[in-house]
Amino acid sequence: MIIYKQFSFDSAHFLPAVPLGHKCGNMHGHTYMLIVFIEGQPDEKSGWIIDYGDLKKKIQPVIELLDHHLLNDIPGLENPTSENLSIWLWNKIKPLVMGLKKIELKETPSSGVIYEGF
Ligand SMILES: Nc1nc2c(c(=O)[nH]1)N=C([C@H](O)[C@H](O)COP(=O)(O)OP(=O)(O)OP(=O)(O)O)CN2
Ligand SMILES: [Zn+2]
Repeated sequence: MIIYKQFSFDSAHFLPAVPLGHKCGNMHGHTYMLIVFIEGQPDEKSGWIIDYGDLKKKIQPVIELLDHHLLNDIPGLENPTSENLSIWLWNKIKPLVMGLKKIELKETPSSGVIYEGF
């Protein structure tokens, strides 16, 4: 069984590796949506895999590192594409929660990435 919890954060970024004139070379902002998927079996007594509230408590500090920041300033996010940001998020979240299955990161309502680690 897989449960999930959704988070959002507002961040600015620019993409330093795009060709000259590409719109994403200019600084701009996104309201990112992150969905964290946890795989496990419900505990017999509690009936849940992990309390959604506990999941939030563990992951929200990672979100705070990104919210209302310029992503390019954050170590490891010098080129903050969705792809690189999803890897960065995975590496931060993985040690915090058991059973991390995948993450989905939406940069805009129409664009995003699904990452299952490696
Ligand atoms: N593979 C990737 N492509 C692009 C990334 C990325 O991280 N990975 N990022 C961008 C820009 O950050 C851009 O802000 C988002 O791109 P885009 O989806 O084109 O944004 P729009 O709002 O213009 O999308 P529409 O739905 O077409 O209006 C660019 N590419
Ligand atoms: Zn962007």
